[in-house]
Amino acid sequence: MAVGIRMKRRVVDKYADRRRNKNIVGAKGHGGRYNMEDSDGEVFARVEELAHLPNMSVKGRNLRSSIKQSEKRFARREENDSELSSWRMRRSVVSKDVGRERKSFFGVRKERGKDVDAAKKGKAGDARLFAGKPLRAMRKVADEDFSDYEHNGGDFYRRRERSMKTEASAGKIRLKRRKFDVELAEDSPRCDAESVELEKHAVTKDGENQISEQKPIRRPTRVLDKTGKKIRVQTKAMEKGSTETSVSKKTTRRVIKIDPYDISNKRLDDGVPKSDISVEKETVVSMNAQFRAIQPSAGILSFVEENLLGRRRLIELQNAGYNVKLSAPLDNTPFSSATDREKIEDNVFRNKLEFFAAAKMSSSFPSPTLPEIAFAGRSNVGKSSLLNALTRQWGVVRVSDKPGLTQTINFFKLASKLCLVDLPGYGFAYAKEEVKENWEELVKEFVSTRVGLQRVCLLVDTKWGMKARDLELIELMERSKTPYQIVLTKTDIAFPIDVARRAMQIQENLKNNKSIIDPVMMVSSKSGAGIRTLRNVLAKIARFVKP
Ligand SMILES: Nc1nc2c(ncn2[C@@H]2O[C@H](COP(=O)(O)OP(=O)(O)OP(=O)(O)O)[C@@H](O)[C@H]2O)c(=O)[nH]1
Ligand SMILES: [Mg+2]
Repeated sequence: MAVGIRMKRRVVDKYADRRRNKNIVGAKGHGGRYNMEDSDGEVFARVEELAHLPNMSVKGRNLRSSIKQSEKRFARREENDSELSSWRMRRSVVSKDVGRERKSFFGVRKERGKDVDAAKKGKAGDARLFAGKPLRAMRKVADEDFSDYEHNGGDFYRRRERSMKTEASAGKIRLKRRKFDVELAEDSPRCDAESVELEKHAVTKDGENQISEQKPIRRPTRVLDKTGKKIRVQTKAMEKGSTETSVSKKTTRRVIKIDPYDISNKRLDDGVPKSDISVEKETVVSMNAQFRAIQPSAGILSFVEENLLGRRRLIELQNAGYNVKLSAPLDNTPFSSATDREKIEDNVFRNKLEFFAAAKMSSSFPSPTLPEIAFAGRSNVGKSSLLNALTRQWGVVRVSDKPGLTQTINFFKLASKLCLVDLPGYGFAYAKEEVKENWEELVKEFVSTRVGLQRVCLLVDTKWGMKARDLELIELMERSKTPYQIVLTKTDIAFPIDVARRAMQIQENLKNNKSIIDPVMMVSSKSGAGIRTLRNVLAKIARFVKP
């Protein structure tokens, strides 16, 4: 049935002219080749489209019956001329709207069953059945005044959208029209009272739109003043035709200042007293200014320069003889051969790094047979990365840019000479609060009670400096007399001068501490800067291992 309907529609569309004058008398064939005959026995349609239809089991009988029905309906319509002309008009409208309806053909067909009865009753229904397609469009069309389609090219949807516009926009259109009328009136000598009235109305109704209309036309020109100097003059052509000349003033640009320290995300005038803002601003700025005011010692500055610490240009590293294609290039000897590059100085860090224990609680700590160096610090500060960089065994210790990757105390040994302990970080981390609290307690317990612990490397991010949690741990280590050394990490993302300032700042702040070991180390696991120095400092601990 569905195929019959579809075929009929196509035939009707293609051969509408012939069909009006002749009667369809029969249809022959089946499947992809299906011929229909008119009253003169002429074959007028060869419907090859059927070959593309999904349902190939449709019998010719079904097709024939549906075609006959169509033919009957058409004959009946032709009897009445006025009805036919109305149908033609509707059909032309539909054929222009089909673009949208065709896409939803199968959806439309669903409605067909419901519409058949209703269709029989009226003209619109006939057309609907005959056209056999855009039912929805046809239904709309049947309710509309067709004359409009003749004018606007039958764009049904456009017309409908326009009618759905809000009152406000409609008002604007009206006003625009008025404005247009007024302009016309101004241009023409026949400026009658009505147009003046309209103009007034337009101004009062939509001030904003109309103000732009009244704006004077500025024509800047340059003229000579009395002394013969060129000055800029503007001639304003006002609405009433009067001209006014004035010396142009310097235009002042309005600058809106945004306070970079205001994180309240509030407007200044919403109740916050101005005095409070200024106090807050002052304290923040002064902290920053304090840092900028730090004068690093000559020793620190020369160390930074010698080790190429801080953010450096690639060309600078290349000129210094480093191969920037290698990982941690500054940890290599400049202008060295390939074999030299692989070597670490002859110390404990040349040995293979081996993981041997992980502990979530103090009872599972391994027995302290080796001297231990622990790496502590905030989450994501680069503890695990530093272990890899020191041994140049990338990938042995897992690292991540997500804070909180290391959640257990991990023990690594270097050929039974030294034990490196990777501690979980404290501060912000992607982990549950209680889990975090657990591991922070564990870290505190480890650094304050562990017997074999020779040194704690307290890692501090160069960019952010020391935070309250770091100071807390320092206090704990001071109380438990655990030797610790500050290591500035990620120096490659700060300016060299800021690296030096940070080192100086920390050194100054902690100069009265007893358990701290000088100097403040500066490293970058990424560029390899300062790694060799740290390696040499830490390797001394392994020397004192008892055989
Ligand atoms: N630019 C730069 N990035 C670094 C450096 N060291 C580590 N990172 C990056 O910092 C991120 C964190 O490194 P991790 O070594 O996992 O830090 P962590 O302190 O072990 O972190 P937790 O295990 O979560 O406590 C990683 O994305 C590293 O690539 C460095 O020297 N320079
Ligand atoms: Mg880690």
